[in-house]
Amino acid sequence: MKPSSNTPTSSIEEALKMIEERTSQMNLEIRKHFDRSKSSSSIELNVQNDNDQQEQPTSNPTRNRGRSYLSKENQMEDISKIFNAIRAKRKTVEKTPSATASNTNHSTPVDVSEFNSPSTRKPSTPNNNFHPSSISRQATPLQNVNSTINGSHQRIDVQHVDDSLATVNNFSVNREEEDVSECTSDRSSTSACSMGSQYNVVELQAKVDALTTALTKANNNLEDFQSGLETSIQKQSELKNYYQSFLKNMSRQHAQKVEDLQERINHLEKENYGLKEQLKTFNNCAINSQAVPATCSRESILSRDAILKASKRASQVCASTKEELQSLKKFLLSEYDPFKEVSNFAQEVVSKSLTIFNDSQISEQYKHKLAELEEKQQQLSQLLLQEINSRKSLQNELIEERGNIRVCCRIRPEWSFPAENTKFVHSLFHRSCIIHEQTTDTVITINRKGRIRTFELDQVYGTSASQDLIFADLKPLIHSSFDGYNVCMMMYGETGSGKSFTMNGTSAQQGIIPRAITELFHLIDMHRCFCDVKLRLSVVEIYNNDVRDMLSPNGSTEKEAYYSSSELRYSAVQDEQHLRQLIKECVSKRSEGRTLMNANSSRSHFIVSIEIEKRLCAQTEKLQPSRDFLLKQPVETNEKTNQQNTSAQNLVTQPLSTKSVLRFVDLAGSENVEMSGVLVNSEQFAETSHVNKSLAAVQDVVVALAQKQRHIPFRNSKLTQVLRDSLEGDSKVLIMVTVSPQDKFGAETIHALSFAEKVKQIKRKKATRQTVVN
Ligand SMILES: Nc1ncnc2c1ncn2[C@@H]1O[C@H](COP(=O)(O)OP(=O)(O)OP(=O)(O)O)[C@@H](O)[C@H]1O
Repeated sequence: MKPSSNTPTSSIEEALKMIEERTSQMNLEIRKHFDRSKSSSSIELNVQNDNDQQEQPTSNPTRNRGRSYLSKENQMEDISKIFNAIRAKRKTVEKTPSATASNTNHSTPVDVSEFNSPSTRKPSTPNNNFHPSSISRQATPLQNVNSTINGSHQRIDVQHVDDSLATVNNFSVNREEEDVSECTSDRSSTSACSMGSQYNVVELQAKVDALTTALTKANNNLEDFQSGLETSIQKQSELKNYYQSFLKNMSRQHAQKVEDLQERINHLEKENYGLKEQLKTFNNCAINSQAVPATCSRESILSRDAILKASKRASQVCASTKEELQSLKKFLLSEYDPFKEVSNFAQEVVSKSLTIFNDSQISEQYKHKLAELEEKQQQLSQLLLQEINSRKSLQNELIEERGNIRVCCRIRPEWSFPAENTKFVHSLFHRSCIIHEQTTDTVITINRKGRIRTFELDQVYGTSASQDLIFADLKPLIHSSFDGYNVCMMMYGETGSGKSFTMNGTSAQQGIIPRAITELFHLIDMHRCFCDVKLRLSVVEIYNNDVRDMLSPNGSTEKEAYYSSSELRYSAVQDEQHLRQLIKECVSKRSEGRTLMNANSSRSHFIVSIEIEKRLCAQTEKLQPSRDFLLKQPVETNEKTNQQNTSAQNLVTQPLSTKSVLRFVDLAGSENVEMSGVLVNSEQFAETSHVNKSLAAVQDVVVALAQKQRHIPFRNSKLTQVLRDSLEGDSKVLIMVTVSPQDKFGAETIHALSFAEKVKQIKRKKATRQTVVN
């Protein structure tokens, strides 16, 4: 492929030609200029060749040709050398200011002899890299460049080249104009012309330098451009070869495929033709009911019939299947609701089955846990029994420590008499209280007419002591009684001091007996699994030294000379309510009278005895350790009493069958006849006398017991006869002395507290459990 005339390569060639032409013109102009300088200045140009021709007019073409002894390359090299020489001279002048100053009026001599002397011409300096010949040499292969490849890169490089050429052209044009103007205007003055020549040469050198730089850049760009083009051309040729071989192979393969397809088509056409013929024959036979021609094979006919039959069967099956499906669908739709119900039922059954299954698993787990719990329960029962026993042991120990007979005092609040007695009361009880000081809960101090007396008891309850507090302290005695000990709680005090209030209380403030019944049945409930408990009740009153059985329906009165507690008639108690009811009825039947001191003054001693019979269950018998085991236990020593308690003795804390009596004694109050307003020889007077006598008998017995006299006068009174077991026996006794705080009752108060002191002095034998054999 030839490059077109309009390609950048041709432009470059044209530009190079123009450069050559311009260069030759510049050469001529420079020559002219030097000739003029030589003729008008003292500077001698050493021109070797053809001085005459130089001096001749340039219009002679022969001469002009003779001056072309300089080749284009040499011309450019010479120009460069001249400029270099000029540059060197100029630098020398600039470095020597004195010389420059002295020569300011003289032109700098320039040696241009080398310019026109090929023999003395030196090789070009490295700084002058411009070689027009190299451009011509490099431009040669561009003739083979395909301008359509790498067009953009080519355009960029060519643009650089064009810019360089434009610079060269402008320089040449300007140079011509300047030279013409200079030559025409300054030719008249020689010295001026010499200075101007020197100036023009320097300026010319600068411009030639710029031209050289531009051409060097263009040269470099052309080199890059050439190498890129060569690579592109090489790759293009490689691609061309590859595609040619590829196309050849593809065309060969396609040709082969076409041949194969043609053969196949021919074969199929033949087959189709044969099949068409066979079909025609079948159709004709079917229409005319003719025999099958020989050309139709028997197998084909049979297969056709078979296919038809199979098809018919298949359609029949399809139809029947459709019908069945339809009927099934209808059936399903009709049976959907029942099916749904059945389904729900089935789901329920499944869920219940799962539940039962889980339950069965759970029940197994529960059985296992139940067995464990039963075992634990038995262990806990044993522990509970042990705890109960230990508690009882501690309680009994506590009571024993306190003494089997305890003496307490309760101070009632100040009096509040009925309204009709207000006048009398004010006239009688205007004096101050006798209770001087209650320093501790065991000491009571009495100031009686300036004489202070102190009584130390087991417990003193002040005026603010509640029923709850008192019963809390007495509760251990109830437990002891349930545990098999005989217990007796006795109220002793002057009339109206609060004996009945403390013992029975009111509906709002229950006393000891109703609270004891509650506690008793609570204990029965607690021990229900260990023992059977039976209660029996005996209520008697001693009125006018007569013992009256309060539970007797006809209110029979025992008037025997001697009466002991063992002879009391007990009535069976059904339950707690029954017991309460019986006691309530007995209390209501108690002999009472109205006195000035007490509107409901008790005129008799009232004794309530509850027999507690406790029988251990057979199961409990197994739980408790055997006596043999207990006897083998080590001997314990009581640190306080320094007495040895064997394990056998510890049996008292063990559950045993017992029969004990819990007794409540509400004595009639001692009273001052005058203060009570009892008339002499009246019924009340006799009652008061009997009461005071019986109380005196009790005091005598107590004193005898305290002093350990040989004779204890129990027989002096029915009361002491009944209380003999409690006072003398091995029961646990509590005596509560009730006193009034007023001075009016001072004598009775001191008397009651003195009685308490004497009771406290009684040394009683150790309380024992009232065991029975099962
Ligand atoms: N601690 C007390 N707190 C409140 N009221 C009391 C207290 N003690 C006694 N009373 C009241 O004093 C009055 C007389 O009490 P109570 O009948 O108990 O005396 P008593 O000692 O039984 O007399 P008597 O020997 O004549 O029967 C009653 O109305 C009672 O409610």
